[in-house]
Amino acid sequence: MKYEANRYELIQVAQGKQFADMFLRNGLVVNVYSGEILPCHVAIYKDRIAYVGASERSIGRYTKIIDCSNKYVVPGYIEPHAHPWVFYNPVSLTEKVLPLGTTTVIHDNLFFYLHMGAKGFANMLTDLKGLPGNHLWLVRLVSQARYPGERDWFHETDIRSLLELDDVIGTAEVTRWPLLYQGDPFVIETVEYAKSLGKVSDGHTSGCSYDRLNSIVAAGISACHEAITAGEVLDRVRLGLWTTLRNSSLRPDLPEIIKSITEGTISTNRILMTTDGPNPGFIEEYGFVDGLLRQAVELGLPPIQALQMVTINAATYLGLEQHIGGIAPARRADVLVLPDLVSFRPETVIAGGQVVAESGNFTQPLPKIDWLQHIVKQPFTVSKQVVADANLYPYPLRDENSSIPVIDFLMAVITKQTNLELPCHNGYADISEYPDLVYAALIDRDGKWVSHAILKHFANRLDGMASTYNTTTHLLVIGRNPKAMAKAAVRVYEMGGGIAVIDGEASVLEIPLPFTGMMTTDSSFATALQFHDALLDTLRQRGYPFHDILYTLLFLTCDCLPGLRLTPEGIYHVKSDTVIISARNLQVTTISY
Ligand SMILES: Nc1ncnc2[nH]cnc12
Repeated sequence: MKYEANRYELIQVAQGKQFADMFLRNGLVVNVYSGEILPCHVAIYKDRIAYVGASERSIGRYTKIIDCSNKYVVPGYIEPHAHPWVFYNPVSLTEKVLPLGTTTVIHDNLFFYLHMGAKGFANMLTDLKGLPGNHLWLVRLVSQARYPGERDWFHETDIRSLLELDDVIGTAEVTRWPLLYQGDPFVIETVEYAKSLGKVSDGHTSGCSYDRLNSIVAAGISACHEAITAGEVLDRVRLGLWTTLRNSSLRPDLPEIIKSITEGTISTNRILMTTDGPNPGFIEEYGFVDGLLRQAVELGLPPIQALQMVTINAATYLGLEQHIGGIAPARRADVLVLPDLVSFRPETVIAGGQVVAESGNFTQPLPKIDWLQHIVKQPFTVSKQVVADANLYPYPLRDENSSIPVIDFLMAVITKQTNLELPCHNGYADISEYPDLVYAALIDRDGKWVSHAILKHFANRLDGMASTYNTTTHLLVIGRNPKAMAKAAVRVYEMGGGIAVIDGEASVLEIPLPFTGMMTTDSSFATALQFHDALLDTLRQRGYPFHDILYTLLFLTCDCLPGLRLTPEGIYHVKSDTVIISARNLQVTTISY
Protein backbone atom coordinates (compact mmCIF):
# COMPACT_ATOMS: atom_id res chain seq x y z
CA MET A 1 0.00 0.00 0.00
CA LYS A 2 1.17 3.50 -0.76
CA TYR A 3 0.82 6.30 1.78
CA GLU A 4 0.91 10.05 1.95
CA ALA A 5 2.34 10.08 5.49
CA ASN A 6 5.94 8.91 5.69
CA ARG A 7 7.50 7.25 8.71
CA TYR A 8 9.57 10.31 9.72
CA GLU A 9 6.39 12.33 9.98
CA LEU A 10 4.67 9.63 12.03
CA ILE A 11 7.60 9.50 14.45
CA GLN A 12 7.35 13.26 14.91
CA VAL A 13 3.59 13.19 15.53
CA ALA A 14 3.93 10.33 18.01
CA GLN A 15 6.33 12.52 20.01
CA GLY A 16 4.17 15.64 19.73
CA LYS A 17 6.81 17.40 17.60
CA GLN A 18 4.37 17.66 14.74
CA PHE A 19 0.61 18.07 15.15
CA ALA A 20 -1.92 15.44 14.24
CA ASP A 21 -4.52 16.13 11.58
CA MET A 22 -7.21 14.28 13.50
CA PHE A 23 -7.45 13.22 17.13
CA LEU A 24 -9.96 10.67 18.40
CA ARG A 25 -10.20 11.61 22.04
CA ASN A 26 -11.14 9.44 24.98
CA GLY A 27 -12.49 6.46 23.08
CA LEU A 28 -12.72 2.86 24.18
CA VAL A 29 -10.26 1.45 21.69
CA VAL A 30 -10.76 -2.19 20.77
CA ASN A 31 -7.29 -3.61 20.53
CA VAL A 32 -7.65 -6.58 18.19
CA TYR A 33 -4.00 -7.57 18.72
CA SER A 34 -4.30 -8.13 22.47
CA GLY A 35 -8.04 -8.75 22.66
CA GLU A 36 -8.56 -5.86 25.13
CA ILE A 37 -10.66 -2.74 25.28
CA LEU A 38 -8.43 0.16 26.35
CA PRO A 39 -9.53 3.74 27.08
CA CYS A 40 -7.14 5.92 25.07
CA HIS A 41 -6.68 8.44 22.26
CA VAL A 42 -5.78 7.87 18.62
CA ALA A 43 -3.80 10.46 16.66
CA ILE A 44 -4.00 10.45 12.86
CA TYR A 45 -1.62 12.14 10.49
CA LYS A 46 -2.56 12.38 6.81
CA ASP A 47 -3.68 8.82 5.93
CA ARG A 48 -2.09 6.89 8.81
CA ILE A 49 -2.34 6.36 12.52
CA ALA A 50 0.60 7.97 14.30
CA TYR A 51 -0.08 7.34 17.96
CA VAL A 52 -2.34 5.32 20.29
CA GLY A 53 -2.19 6.13 24.02
CA ALA A 54 -2.77 8.59 26.85
CA SER A 55 -0.88 11.63 25.58
CA GLU A 56 -2.60 14.64 24.03
CA ARG A 57 0.63 16.34 22.98
CA SER A 58 -0.03 15.99 19.24
CA ILE A 59 -3.16 18.17 19.42
CA GLY A 60 -2.49 21.46 17.67
CA ARG A 61 -4.58 24.44 16.73
CA TYR A 62 -5.73 22.87 13.46
CA THR A 63 -6.16 19.32 14.67
CA LYS A 64 -9.71 18.05 14.14
CA ILE A 65 -10.83 16.57 17.44
CA ILE A 66 -13.53 13.94 17.53
CA ASP A 67 -14.90 13.30 20.99
CA CYS A 68 -15.23 9.55 21.40
CA SER A 69 -16.22 9.51 25.08
CA ASN A 70 -18.31 6.42 25.83
CA LYS A 71 -17.85 5.27 22.24
CA TYR A 72 -15.90 2.35 20.87
CA VAL A 73 -13.10 2.95 18.40
CA VAL A 74 -12.47 -0.07 16.17
CA PRO A 75 -10.57 -0.87 12.98
CA GLY A 76 -12.49 -0.65 9.69
CA TYR A 77 -14.10 -3.95 8.68
CA ILE A 78 -12.63 -6.11 5.92
CA GLU A 79 -14.69 -8.12 3.41
CA PRO A 80 -12.20 -10.70 2.10
CA HIS A 81 -14.39 -12.23 -0.60
CA ALA A 82 -16.70 -9.89 -2.54
CA HIS A 83 -18.42 -10.22 -5.90
CA PRO A 84 -19.07 -6.60 -6.87
CA TRP A 85 -21.55 -7.24 -9.67
CA VAL A 86 -24.91 -8.22 -8.18
CA PHE A 87 -26.67 -5.48 -10.18
CA TYR A 88 -24.51 -3.06 -8.12
CA ASN A 89 -21.01 -2.22 -9.35
CA PRO A 90 -17.87 -1.47 -7.31
CA VAL A 91 -18.87 2.18 -6.86
CA SER A 92 -22.51 1.65 -5.93
CA LEU A 93 -21.51 -1.17 -3.59
CA THR A 94 -19.07 1.19 -1.89
CA GLU A 95 -21.72 3.90 -1.65
CA LYS A 96 -23.76 1.47 0.44
CA VAL A 97 -21.19 -0.42 2.50
CA LEU A 98 -18.50 2.10 3.36
CA PRO A 99 -20.97 4.07 5.54
CA LEU A 100 -21.71 0.71 7.21
CA GLY A 101 -18.05 0.42 8.20
CA THR A 102 -16.51 -1.85 5.58
CA THR A 103 -13.38 0.07 4.64
CA THR A 104 -11.58 -2.72 2.76
CA VAL A 105 -13.14 -4.92 0.10
CA ILE A 106 -11.36 -7.72 -1.72
CA HIS A 107 -13.10 -7.98 -5.08
CA ASP A 108 -13.36 -10.83 -7.56
CA ASN A 109 -12.57 -9.78 -11.17
CA LEU A 110 -14.48 -12.43 -13.18
CA PHE A 111 -16.97 -10.44 -15.24
CA PHE A 112 -14.74 -7.41 -15.62
CA TYR A 113 -12.03 -9.63 -17.03
CA LEU A 114 -14.40 -11.56 -19.30
CA HIS A 115 -15.48 -8.32 -20.97
CA MET A 116 -12.35 -6.18 -20.68
CA GLY A 117 -9.39 -8.52 -20.91
CA ALA A 118 -6.21 -7.72 -19.00
CA LYS A 119 -5.57 -4.25 -20.38
CA GLY A 120 -9.11 -2.94 -19.93
CA PHE A 121 -9.28 -4.39 -16.43
CA ALA A 122 -5.96 -2.80 -15.45
CA ASN A 123 -7.23 0.54 -16.78
CA MET A 124 -10.41 0.22 -14.75
CA LEU A 125 -8.31 -0.29 -11.62
CA THR A 126 -6.55 3.00 -12.37
CA ASP A 127 -9.95 4.74 -12.60
CA LEU A 128 -10.99 3.23 -9.29
CA LYS A 129 -8.07 4.78 -7.43
CA GLY A 130 -10.31 7.73 -6.49
CA LEU A 131 -12.84 5.49 -4.76
CA PRO A 132 -12.73 5.92 -0.94
CA GLY A 133 -11.72 2.84 1.06
CA ASN A 134 -9.31 0.08 0.04
CA HIS A 135 -10.24 -1.88 -3.06
CA LEU A 136 -8.06 -4.85 -3.81
CA TRP A 137 -8.61 -7.60 -6.31
CA LEU A 138 -8.28 -11.31 -6.85
CA VAL A 139 -7.95 -12.49 -10.45
CA ARG A 140 -9.62 -15.52 -11.96
CA LEU A 141 -7.63 -18.24 -13.66
CA VAL A 142 -10.60 -19.82 -15.41
CA SER A 143 -14.23 -18.92 -16.08
CA GLN A 144 -17.22 -20.54 -14.37
CA ALA A 145 -18.38 -22.45 -17.43
CA ARG A 146 -15.93 -23.90 -19.92
CA TYR A 147 -16.26 -22.44 -23.39
CA PRO A 148 -14.41 -22.71 -26.67
CA GLY A 149 -11.42 -20.36 -26.61
CA GLU A 150 -11.37 -20.01 -22.81
CA ARG A 151 -7.65 -20.67 -22.46
CA ASP A 152 -6.81 -18.02 -25.06
CA TRP A 153 -8.75 -15.42 -23.11
CA PHE A 154 -7.42 -16.51 -19.71
CA HIS A 155 -3.91 -16.48 -21.09
CA GLU A 156 -0.93 -17.12 -18.86
CA THR A 157 0.84 -13.91 -19.90
CA ASP A 158 -2.24 -11.79 -19.20
CA ILE A 159 -3.00 -13.38 -15.86
CA ARG A 160 0.60 -13.05 -14.71
CA SER A 161 0.69 -9.41 -15.76
CA LEU A 162 -2.35 -8.76 -13.58
CA LEU A 163 -0.90 -10.65 -10.63
CA GLU A 164 2.03 -8.26 -10.72
CA LEU A 165 -0.20 -5.21 -10.12
CA ASP A 166 -0.15 -3.66 -6.64
CA ASP A 167 -3.95 -3.70 -6.39
CA VAL A 168 -4.10 -7.42 -7.17
CA ILE A 169 -3.41 -9.48 -4.10
CA GLY A 170 -3.84 -12.98 -5.44
CA THR A 171 -5.72 -15.56 -7.45
CA ALA A 172 -9.50 -15.80 -7.09
CA GLU A 173 -11.56 -18.87 -6.30
CA VAL A 174 -11.29 -21.73 -8.78
CA THR A 175 -14.90 -22.87 -8.72
CA ARG A 176 -14.04 -25.81 -10.98
CA TRP A 177 -11.93 -27.23 -8.16
CA PRO A 178 -11.34 -30.62 -9.84
CA LEU A 179 -8.71 -28.69 -11.84
CA LEU A 180 -6.76 -28.30 -8.61
CA TYR A 181 -7.48 -31.83 -7.49
CA GLN A 182 -6.24 -33.23 -10.77
CA GLY A 183 -3.20 -30.96 -10.81
CA ASP A 184 -3.97 -28.91 -13.92
CA PRO A 185 -0.51 -27.49 -14.82
CA PHE A 186 -1.72 -24.00 -15.79
CA VAL A 187 -3.67 -23.54 -12.57
CA ILE A 188 -0.96 -25.02 -10.34
CA GLU A 189 1.84 -22.98 -11.94
CA THR A 190 -0.14 -19.75 -11.73
CA VAL A 191 -0.95 -20.32 -8.07
CA GLU A 192 2.76 -20.97 -7.53
CA TYR A 193 3.58 -17.74 -9.35
CA ALA A 194 1.19 -15.82 -7.10
CA LYS A 195 2.94 -17.31 -4.09
CA SER A 196 6.33 -16.30 -5.45
CA LEU A 197 5.01 -12.71 -5.48
CA GLY A 198 3.85 -13.05 -1.86
CA LYS A 199 0.19 -13.15 -2.87
CA VAL A 200 -2.69 -15.40 -1.78
CA SER A 201 -4.86 -17.97 -3.56
CA ASP A 202 -8.51 -18.06 -2.66
CA GLY A 203 -10.37 -21.35 -2.80
CA HIS A 204 -13.85 -22.66 -3.51
CA THR A 205 -14.12 -26.25 -2.38
CA SER A 206 -17.87 -26.79 -2.10
CA GLY A 207 -18.73 -30.37 -1.22
CA CYS A 208 -15.06 -31.38 -1.09
CA SER A 209 -14.36 -34.27 1.30
CA TYR A 210 -11.61 -34.07 3.91
CA ASP A 211 -9.37 -36.40 1.91
CA ARG A 212 -9.80 -34.43 -1.29
CA LEU A 213 -9.21 -31.18 0.57
CA ASN A 214 -5.70 -32.45 1.28
CA SER A 215 -4.93 -32.28 -2.43
CA ILE A 216 -6.47 -28.83 -2.77
CA VAL A 217 -4.27 -27.53 0.04
CA ALA A 218 -1.27 -29.28 -1.50
CA ALA A 219 -2.09 -27.42 -4.74
CA GLY A 220 -1.45 -24.13 -2.93
CA ILE A 221 -4.90 -22.84 -2.02
CA SER A 222 -4.85 -20.62 1.07
CA ALA A 223 -8.52 -20.06 2.01
CA CYS A 224 -12.01 -21.41 1.55
CA HIS A 225 -15.48 -20.01 2.29
CA GLU A 226 -17.54 -23.01 1.22
CA ALA A 227 -18.01 -24.88 4.53
CA ILE A 228 -21.73 -25.37 5.13
CA THR A 229 -21.54 -27.45 8.31
CA ALA A 230 -19.57 -27.04 11.52
CA GLY A 231 -17.70 -30.24 10.62
CA GLU A 232 -16.60 -28.78 7.28
CA VAL A 233 -15.29 -25.71 9.10
CA LEU A 234 -13.15 -27.95 11.28
CA ASP A 235 -11.85 -29.90 8.25
CA ARG A 236 -10.63 -26.68 6.67
CA VAL A 237 -9.11 -25.14 9.78
CA ARG A 238 -7.30 -28.38 10.62
CA LEU A 239 -5.78 -28.59 7.14
CA GLY A 240 -4.31 -25.11 7.45
CA LEU A 241 -6.82 -23.23 5.31
CA TRP A 242 -7.91 -19.78 6.37
CA THR A 243 -11.56 -20.61 6.87
CA THR A 244 -14.14 -18.01 5.99
CA LEU A 245 -17.59 -18.32 7.54
CA ARG A 246 -20.17 -17.31 4.98
CA ASN A 247 -23.53 -15.68 5.52
CA SER A 248 -24.83 -14.66 2.11
CA SER A 249 -28.24 -14.09 0.58
CA LEU A 250 -27.97 -17.43 -1.17
CA ARG A 251 -26.53 -19.29 1.83
CA PRO A 252 -27.29 -17.66 5.19
CA ASP A 253 -25.26 -20.36 6.93
CA LEU A 254 -23.78 -18.53 9.89
CA PRO A 255 -26.16 -19.96 12.54
CA GLU A 256 -25.03 -23.47 11.60
CA ILE A 257 -21.33 -23.04 10.92
CA ILE A 258 -20.62 -20.77 13.87
CA LYS A 259 -21.30 -23.80 16.07
CA SER A 260 -17.79 -24.91 15.13
CA ILE A 261 -16.71 -22.10 17.48
CA THR A 262 -19.55 -21.68 19.97
CA GLU A 263 -19.96 -25.39 20.62
CA GLY A 264 -16.29 -26.28 20.38
CA THR A 265 -12.90 -25.24 21.59
CA ILE A 266 -11.06 -24.30 18.41
CA SER A 267 -8.96 -21.21 18.01
CA THR A 268 -10.52 -18.48 15.88
CA ASN A 269 -7.13 -17.09 14.83
CA ARG A 270 -7.56 -18.40 11.32
CA ILE A 271 -11.29 -17.83 10.91
CA LEU A 272 -12.72 -14.98 8.84
CA MET A 273 -16.24 -14.04 7.74
CA THR A 274 -17.74 -13.10 4.38
CA THR A 275 -21.00 -11.97 2.81
CA ASP A 276 -20.00 -13.63 -0.51
CA GLY A 277 -21.80 -11.32 -2.94
CA PRO A 278 -25.24 -10.89 -1.36
CA ASN A 279 -28.10 -9.61 -3.48
CA PRO A 280 -29.03 -5.92 -2.97
CA GLY A 281 -32.19 -6.78 -1.01
CA PHE A 282 -30.15 -8.76 1.51
CA ILE A 283 -27.65 -5.94 2.02
CA GLU A 284 -30.50 -3.49 2.50
CA GLU A 285 -32.08 -5.70 5.16
CA TYR A 286 -29.10 -7.24 6.94
CA GLY A 287 -26.17 -4.94 6.15
CA PHE A 288 -22.76 -6.07 5.03
CA VAL A 289 -19.81 -6.98 7.30
CA ASP A 290 -21.58 -5.03 10.07
CA GLY A 291 -24.43 -7.53 9.68
CA LEU A 292 -22.03 -10.47 10.05
CA LEU A 293 -20.81 -8.99 13.32
CA ARG A 294 -24.31 -8.37 14.64
CA GLN A 295 -25.36 -11.89 13.89
CA ALA A 296 -22.18 -13.54 15.16
CA VAL A 297 -22.57 -11.76 18.49
CA GLU A 298 -26.27 -12.62 18.67
CA LEU A 299 -25.27 -16.23 18.10
CA GLY A 300 -22.97 -16.16 21.11
CA LEU A 301 -19.56 -14.98 19.91
CA PRO A 302 -17.81 -12.49 22.20
CA PRO A 303 -17.73 -9.11 20.39
CA ILE A 304 -13.93 -8.78 20.39
CA GLN A 305 -13.50 -12.24 18.92
CA ALA A 306 -16.06 -11.43 16.21
CA LEU A 307 -14.27 -8.16 15.47
CA GLN A 308 -10.91 -9.92 15.20
CA MET A 309 -12.36 -12.23 12.54
CA VAL A 310 -13.31 -9.31 10.27
CA THR A 311 -10.21 -7.20 10.94
CA ILE A 312 -6.85 -8.56 12.01
CA ASN A 313 -7.51 -12.16 10.92
CA ALA A 314 -8.54 -11.04 7.45
CA ALA A 315 -5.59 -8.65 7.20
CA THR A 316 -3.16 -11.38 8.24
CA TYR A 317 -4.56 -13.85 5.71
CA LEU A 318 -4.22 -11.21 2.99
CA GLY A 319 -0.62 -10.46 3.94
CA LEU A 320 -1.65 -6.91 4.88
CA GLU A 321 -1.47 -6.91 8.67
CA GLN A 322 1.21 -4.21 8.68
CA HIS A 323 -1.24 -1.96 6.83
CA ILE A 324 -4.82 -2.64 7.88
CA GLY A 325 -6.85 -4.63 10.39
CA GLY A 326 -5.85 -2.95 13.66
CA ILE A 327 -5.39 0.35 15.46
CA ALA A 328 -1.65 0.84 15.87
CA PRO A 329 1.03 3.26 14.69
CA ALA A 330 1.78 3.34 10.96
CA ARG A 331 -1.37 1.44 10.09
CA ARG A 332 -3.69 3.02 7.58
CA ALA A 333 -6.20 5.24 9.36
CA ASP A 334 -9.31 3.16 8.65
CA VAL A 335 -11.16 3.63 11.90
CA LEU A 336 -14.78 3.46 13.03
CA VAL A 337 -16.50 5.14 15.94
CA LEU A 338 -19.29 2.90 17.26
CA PRO A 339 -21.97 3.62 19.85
CA ASP A 340 -21.93 0.00 21.03
CA LEU A 341 -20.62 -3.48 20.28
CA VAL A 342 -24.12 -4.78 19.53
CA SER A 343 -25.30 -3.03 16.37
CA PHE A 344 -21.78 -2.48 14.99
CA ARG A 345 -23.19 0.41 12.96
CA PRO A 346 -20.66 3.21 12.93
CA GLU A 347 -21.49 6.82 13.75
CA THR A 348 -18.32 7.94 12.02
CA VAL A 349 -16.29 6.16 9.35
CA ILE A 350 -12.72 7.27 8.73
CA ALA A 351 -10.94 5.82 5.71
CA GLY A 352 -7.37 6.78 4.88
CA GLY A 353 -7.53 9.54 7.49
CA GLN A 354 -10.65 11.21 6.04
CA VAL A 355 -14.13 11.19 7.52
CA VAL A 356 -15.99 9.51 4.66
CA ALA A 357 -19.34 8.85 6.32
CA GLU A 358 -21.37 10.01 9.27
CA SER A 359 -24.53 8.41 10.66
CA GLY A 360 -24.74 6.09 7.66
CA ASN A 361 -24.34 8.81 5.01
CA PHE A 362 -21.46 9.42 2.65
CA THR A 363 -19.70 12.75 3.22
CA GLN A 364 -17.35 12.54 0.23
CA PRO A 365 -18.04 12.67 -3.51
CA LEU A 366 -17.91 9.39 -5.40
CA PRO A 367 -15.80 9.21 -8.55
CA LYS A 368 -17.68 9.18 -11.83
CA ILE A 369 -16.45 6.24 -13.83
CA ASP A 370 -17.04 5.63 -17.49
CA TRP A 371 -17.24 1.86 -17.12
CA LEU A 372 -18.07 1.08 -20.71
CA GLN A 373 -14.91 2.64 -22.12
CA HIS A 374 -12.95 -0.35 -20.82
CA ILE A 375 -15.13 -3.00 -22.42
CA VAL A 376 -13.46 -4.54 -25.45
CA LYS A 377 -16.31 -6.78 -26.62
CA GLN A 378 -19.43 -5.74 -28.49
CA PRO A 379 -22.54 -6.57 -26.44
CA PHE A 380 -23.85 -8.76 -29.29
CA THR A 381 -22.53 -9.66 -32.72
CA VAL A 382 -25.23 -12.24 -33.42
CA SER A 383 -27.87 -10.53 -35.55
CA LYS A 384 -31.12 -9.32 -34.05
CA GLN A 385 -33.13 -11.39 -36.55
CA VAL A 386 -31.64 -14.55 -35.13
CA VAL A 387 -32.73 -13.88 -31.56
CA ALA A 388 -36.10 -12.56 -32.78
CA ASP A 389 -36.97 -15.95 -34.28
CA ALA A 390 -39.37 -17.78 -31.95
CA ASN A 391 -38.24 -21.12 -33.41
CA LEU A 392 -34.93 -20.71 -31.61
CA TYR A 393 -36.49 -21.26 -28.18
CA PRO A 394 -38.42 -24.54 -27.86
CA TYR A 395 -36.50 -27.72 -27.15
CA PRO A 396 -35.70 -29.52 -30.42
CA LEU A 397 -36.78 -33.15 -30.35
CA ARG A 398 -35.70 -35.52 -33.07
CA ASP A 399 -37.52 -38.68 -31.97
CA GLU A 400 -40.93 -39.15 -30.47
CA ASN A 401 -40.85 -40.80 -27.05
CA SER A 402 -37.21 -40.12 -26.36
CA SER A 403 -36.24 -39.35 -22.83
CA ILE A 404 -35.24 -35.74 -22.14
CA PRO A 405 -32.88 -34.89 -19.25
CA VAL A 406 -34.80 -32.07 -17.59
CA ILE A 407 -33.05 -29.62 -15.23
CA ASP A 408 -35.19 -29.94 -12.12
CA PHE A 409 -34.75 -27.28 -9.40
CA LEU A 410 -34.65 -28.64 -5.85
CA MET A 411 -33.57 -25.35 -4.29
CA ALA A 412 -32.60 -21.90 -5.54
CA VAL A 413 -29.44 -23.19 -7.21
CA ILE A 414 -29.32 -26.96 -6.72
CA THR A 415 -30.81 -29.07 -9.47
CA LYS A 416 -31.18 -32.73 -10.28
CA GLN A 417 -31.73 -34.60 -13.51
CA THR A 418 -35.32 -35.76 -14.07
CA ASN A 419 -35.86 -37.74 -17.26
CA LEU A 420 -39.17 -37.09 -18.99
CA GLU A 421 -40.74 -38.37 -22.18
CA LEU A 422 -42.57 -35.47 -23.76
CA PRO A 423 -44.79 -35.36 -26.82
CA CYS A 424 -43.20 -34.03 -29.99
CA HIS A 425 -44.86 -31.31 -32.05
CA ASN A 426 -43.31 -30.12 -35.34
CA GLY A 427 -39.86 -31.23 -34.23
CA TYR A 428 -40.03 -29.66 -30.75
CA ALA A 429 -40.89 -30.97 -27.30
CA ASP A 430 -44.44 -29.96 -26.46
CA ILE A 431 -44.74 -28.79 -22.83
CA SER A 432 -48.30 -27.45 -23.05
CA GLU A 433 -49.69 -30.20 -20.82
CA TYR A 434 -46.87 -29.87 -18.26
CA PRO A 435 -47.45 -26.68 -16.27
CA ASP A 436 -44.28 -26.92 -14.19
CA LEU A 437 -41.95 -26.96 -17.20
CA VAL A 438 -40.37 -24.08 -19.12
CA TYR A 439 -38.06 -23.96 -22.12
CA ALA A 440 -34.58 -22.53 -21.71
CA ALA A 441 -31.99 -21.57 -24.31
CA LEU A 442 -28.53 -20.16 -23.78
CA ILE A 443 -27.42 -18.26 -26.89
CA ASP A 444 -23.88 -17.21 -27.69
CA ARG A 445 -23.65 -13.42 -27.95
CA ASP A 446 -21.51 -13.99 -31.04
CA GLY A 447 -24.00 -16.33 -32.65
CA LYS A 448 -21.87 -19.46 -32.82
CA TRP A 449 -23.81 -21.84 -30.59
CA VAL A 450 -27.03 -22.39 -28.70
CA SER A 451 -27.69 -24.78 -25.80
CA HIS A 452 -31.26 -25.93 -25.18
CA ALA A 453 -32.89 -27.37 -22.07
CA ILE A 454 -36.16 -27.79 -20.27
CA LEU A 455 -36.41 -26.59 -16.67
CA LYS A 456 -38.75 -27.91 -14.00
CA HIS A 457 -39.92 -25.96 -10.92
CA PHE A 458 -38.51 -22.65 -12.18
CA ALA A 459 -41.64 -20.51 -12.69
CA ASN A 460 -44.80 -22.05 -14.03
CA ARG A 461 -46.56 -18.86 -15.19
CA LEU A 462 -43.68 -17.31 -17.06
CA ASP A 463 -44.34 -16.53 -20.73
CA GLY A 464 -40.88 -15.25 -21.50
CA MET A 465 -37.81 -13.73 -19.93
CA ALA A 466 -34.29 -13.11 -21.13
CA SER A 467 -31.22 -12.36 -19.05
CA THR A 468 -27.54 -11.77 -19.52
CA TYR A 469 -27.32 -11.94 -15.73
CA ASN A 470 -25.79 -15.41 -15.54
CA THR A 471 -22.29 -16.70 -15.06
CA THR A 472 -21.58 -16.90 -18.80
CA THR A 473 -23.16 -13.46 -19.50
CA HIS A 474 -24.53 -14.93 -22.73
CA LEU A 475 -28.21 -14.58 -23.56
CA LEU A 476 -30.28 -16.89 -21.34
CA VAL A 477 -33.92 -17.07 -22.45
CA ILE A 478 -36.57 -18.87 -20.39
CA GLY A 479 -40.34 -19.32 -20.67
CA ARG A 480 -43.34 -21.31 -21.82
CA ASN A 481 -44.24 -19.16 -24.80
CA PRO A 482 -41.59 -19.04 -27.57
CA LYS A 483 -42.95 -15.78 -29.02
CA ALA A 484 -42.74 -14.06 -25.63
CA MET A 485 -39.25 -15.54 -25.17
CA ALA A 486 -38.16 -14.09 -28.51
CA LYS A 487 -39.58 -10.71 -27.60
CA ALA A 488 -37.73 -10.72 -24.27
CA ALA A 489 -34.51 -11.68 -26.05
CA VAL A 490 -34.91 -8.80 -28.50
CA ARG A 491 -35.41 -6.30 -25.68
CA VAL A 492 -32.28 -7.48 -23.90
CA TYR A 493 -30.42 -7.32 -27.20
CA GLU A 494 -31.59 -3.74 -27.72
CA MET A 495 -30.55 -2.76 -24.20
CA GLY A 496 -27.06 -4.16 -24.81
CA GLY A 497 -27.51 -6.56 -21.87
CA GLY A 498 -29.94 -6.86 -19.00
CA ILE A 499 -33.17 -8.60 -18.11
CA ALA A 500 -36.61 -8.40 -19.71
CA VAL A 501 -39.85 -10.14 -18.77
CA ILE A 502 -42.74 -10.42 -21.23
CA ASP A 503 -46.37 -11.49 -20.67
CA GLY A 504 -47.96 -12.42 -24.01
CA GLU A 505 -46.91 -9.45 -26.11
CA ALA A 506 -46.52 -6.98 -23.25
CA SER A 507 -43.30 -5.97 -21.60
CA VAL A 508 -43.70 -6.12 -17.82
CA LEU A 509 -40.14 -5.48 -16.67
CA GLU A 510 -36.94 -4.18 -18.22
CA ILE A 511 -33.65 -3.94 -16.37
CA PRO A 512 -30.80 -2.48 -18.39
CA LEU A 513 -27.43 -3.95 -17.39
CA PRO A 514 -25.09 -2.56 -20.02
CA PHE A 515 -22.01 -3.10 -17.88
CA THR A 516 -21.00 -6.69 -18.83
CA GLY A 517 -24.66 -7.76 -18.78
CA MET A 518 -24.48 -8.00 -14.97
CA MET A 519 -24.32 -4.47 -13.59
CA THR A 520 -25.92 -1.06 -13.84
CA THR A 521 -23.59 1.82 -14.62
CA ASP A 522 -25.32 3.87 -11.93
CA SER A 523 -23.36 4.90 -8.83
CA SER A 524 -26.42 4.68 -6.64
CA PHE A 525 -27.03 1.46 -4.72
CA ALA A 526 -30.74 2.37 -4.62
CA THR A 527 -31.01 1.66 -8.36
CA ALA A 528 -29.62 -1.84 -7.92
CA LEU A 529 -31.98 -2.42 -5.00
CA GLN A 530 -35.01 -1.25 -6.91
CA PHE A 531 -34.18 -3.52 -9.87
CA HIS A 532 -33.61 -6.47 -7.59
CA ASP A 533 -36.89 -6.05 -5.72
CA ALA A 534 -38.85 -5.58 -8.96
CA LEU A 535 -37.33 -8.71 -10.49
CA LEU A 536 -37.98 -10.90 -7.46
CA ASP A 537 -41.57 -9.65 -7.26
CA THR A 538 -42.20 -10.17 -10.96
CA LEU A 539 -40.82 -13.69 -10.96
CA ARG A 540 -42.61 -14.66 -7.74
CA GLN A 541 -45.90 -13.55 -9.28
CA ARG A 542 -45.12 -15.93 -12.14
CA GLY A 543 -44.44 -18.89 -9.88
CA TYR A 544 -40.75 -18.66 -8.96
CA PRO A 545 -40.68 -20.58 -5.66
CA PHE A 546 -37.27 -19.76 -4.17
CA HIS A 547 -35.63 -16.87 -2.31
CA ASP A 548 -32.80 -15.68 -4.54
CA ILE A 549 -33.67 -15.16 -8.20
CA LEU A 550 -30.33 -13.55 -9.05
CA TYR A 551 -28.45 -16.61 -7.84
CA THR A 552 -30.84 -18.99 -9.57
CA LEU A 553 -30.09 -17.23 -12.86
CA LEU A 554 -26.39 -16.82 -12.11
CA PHE A 555 -25.67 -20.44 -11.36
CA LEU A 556 -28.00 -22.14 -13.84
CA THR A 557 -25.18 -21.75 -16.35
CA CYS A 558 -22.16 -22.50 -14.17
CA ASP A 559 -20.14 -25.66 -14.01
CA CYS A 560 -19.67 -26.23 -10.30
CA LEU A 561 -22.89 -26.84 -8.42
CA PRO A 562 -24.69 -30.17 -8.16
CA GLY A 563 -27.05 -31.39 -10.75
CA LEU A 564 -27.50 -30.43 -14.36
CA ARG A 565 -26.40 -27.09 -15.79
CA LEU A 566 -27.05 -25.27 -19.04
CA THR A 567 -23.61 -24.28 -20.32
CA PRO A 568 -22.01 -23.15 -23.57
CA GLU A 569 -21.14 -26.81 -24.16
CA GLY A 570 -24.72 -28.00 -23.67
CA ILE A 571 -26.53 -29.71 -20.80
CA TYR A 572 -23.74 -30.53 -18.40
CA HIS A 573 -23.80 -33.12 -15.60
CA VAL A 574 -21.45 -31.69 -12.98
CA LYS A 575 -20.63 -34.73 -10.89
CA SER A 576 -19.68 -36.96 -13.81
CA ASP A 577 -18.16 -34.02 -15.74
CA THR A 578 -20.08 -34.97 -18.88
CA VAL A 579 -21.99 -33.00 -21.45
CA ILE A 580 -25.11 -35.12 -21.85
CA ILE A 581 -26.74 -33.05 -24.62
CA SER A 582 -24.38 -30.99 -26.74
CA ALA A 583 -24.87 -27.37 -27.75
CA ARG A 584 -25.80 -26.85 -31.39
CA ASN A 585 -24.13 -24.76 -34.00
CA LEU A 586 -26.13 -21.64 -34.57
CA GLN A 587 -25.94 -21.56 -38.36
CA VAL A 588 -26.50 -17.90 -38.88
CA THR A 589 -25.07 -14.83 -40.40
CA THR A 590 -23.55 -12.61 -37.79
CA ILE A 591 -23.32 -8.89 -38.32
CA SER A 592 -19.94 -7.32 -38.12
CA TYR A 593 -19.33 -3.87 -36.71
N1 LIG B 1 -18.76 -18.04 -7.65
C1 LIG B 1 -19.45 -16.93 -7.82
N2 LIG B 1 -19.50 -16.35 -9.02
C2 LIG B 1 -20.21 -15.26 -9.23
N3 LIG B 1 -20.85 -14.63 -8.27
C3 LIG B 1 -20.83 -15.17 -7.06
N4 LIG B 1 -21.37 -14.82 -5.91
C4 LIG B 1 -21.06 -15.72 -4.97
N5 LIG B 1 -20.30 -16.67 -5.49
C5 LIG B 1 -20.13 -16.34 -6.79
